[in-house]
Amino acid sequence: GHAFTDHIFHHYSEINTDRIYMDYNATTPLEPEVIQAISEALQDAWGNPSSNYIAGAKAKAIINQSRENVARMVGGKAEDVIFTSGGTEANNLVLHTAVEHFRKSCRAAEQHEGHQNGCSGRPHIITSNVEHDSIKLVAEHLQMDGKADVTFVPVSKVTARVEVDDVIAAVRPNTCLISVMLANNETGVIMPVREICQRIKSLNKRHERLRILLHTDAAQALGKIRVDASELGVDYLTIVGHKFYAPRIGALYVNSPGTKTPLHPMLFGGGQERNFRPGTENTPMIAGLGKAAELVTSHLSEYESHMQSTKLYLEEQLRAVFKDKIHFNSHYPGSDILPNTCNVSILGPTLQGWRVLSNCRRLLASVGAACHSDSGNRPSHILLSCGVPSEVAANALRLSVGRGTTEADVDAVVEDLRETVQLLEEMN
Ligand SMILES: O=C(O)CC[SeH]
Repeated sequence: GHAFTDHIFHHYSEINTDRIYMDYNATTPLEPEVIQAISEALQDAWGNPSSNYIAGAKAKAIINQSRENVARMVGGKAEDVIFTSGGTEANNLVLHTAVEHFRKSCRAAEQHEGHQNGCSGRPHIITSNVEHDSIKLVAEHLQMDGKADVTFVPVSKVTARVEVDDVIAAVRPNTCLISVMLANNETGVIMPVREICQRIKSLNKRHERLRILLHTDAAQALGKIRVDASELGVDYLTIVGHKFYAPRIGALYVNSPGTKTPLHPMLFGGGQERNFRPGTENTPMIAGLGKAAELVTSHLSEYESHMQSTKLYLEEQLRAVFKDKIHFNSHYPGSDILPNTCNVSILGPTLQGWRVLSNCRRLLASVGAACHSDSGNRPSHILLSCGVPSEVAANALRLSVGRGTTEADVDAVVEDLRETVQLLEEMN
């Protein structure tokens, strides 16, 4: 009826005016220079990049410049960058490659040496229990379909990090891949990927065993902290544009694909991306990704220190207003956290995260991963895995600041939360 429509209209009419976005781990807006690069490519570089005349050459030049820029952002070479539709495709491509790597290595071993450690069983994959669904569900399906054995190493309930010794302890003769995210999207906790890779590198030196491939999903880290694939020592690194003010496209970093590192395509077609990922290139989105990567390379320290100081101010204000009613779900002894992420719970039986957020007049944030927003009101399994008590996890608010978040935004959000909590506590 009219009343309902009026309510919705009224609600959304408020949104247009004074809402404050604080959900940058879910997605980011595009920088103006990125929009500019995209629209110019849409306008002038519509040619097929494989065509040998000027229209194609313009498109190919843009793609190659973007490849250079993305490679520089992650400390790799241009040849190491394979453009994909996004992070989900990149992550799926890594697990697909690992299973193929296992099969091809074992078949080669049988033909030559007649045996190789670990080739008797199925490929074994090691990952953490707090990964994004585009790793977690891929691994679960491989396991359910009997195509791989998977160990989901639980994070420590003290540090919320996957511990290096626990990862190493999970290694078996048939282990072919270790995939651990660089930073968690809900807690912001940074994982010890470099240390894991260092320990595995020495294991990989023993040639009688299967090579263990190393991957990290850097979706939440890029544009917030320095990410250098060769320093980390990974073979693969997932790049997701829409977390660092680029459009909805991604890439997979592979250390010299096809020579030093195996890469087995999931798609076959017209030969683009050196046959690793065929399909006529999405030139405008690739142009946007490259421009955003260029901005990260030029301004990362500025972005990082702004987000860090804004987040610290947010935490101070929350503590000042809510005192002992506040629990920080992203403070763990000994763990480094992303500079922009503040996962908090305001304690109280009527202050579930979803209830608080749906009553806030200005704050736009989430209780956890955007792709879990349909998981109803159950507490996040990621926070529970990190040792956050259930009634605290149920009240979680994931606040993630961005490049443009100001202290005035923080003041307004904290006031909004104060009013909302007061309202909800009075109602009961
Ligand atoms: O919101 C996030 O954490 C990433 C997109 Se599902």
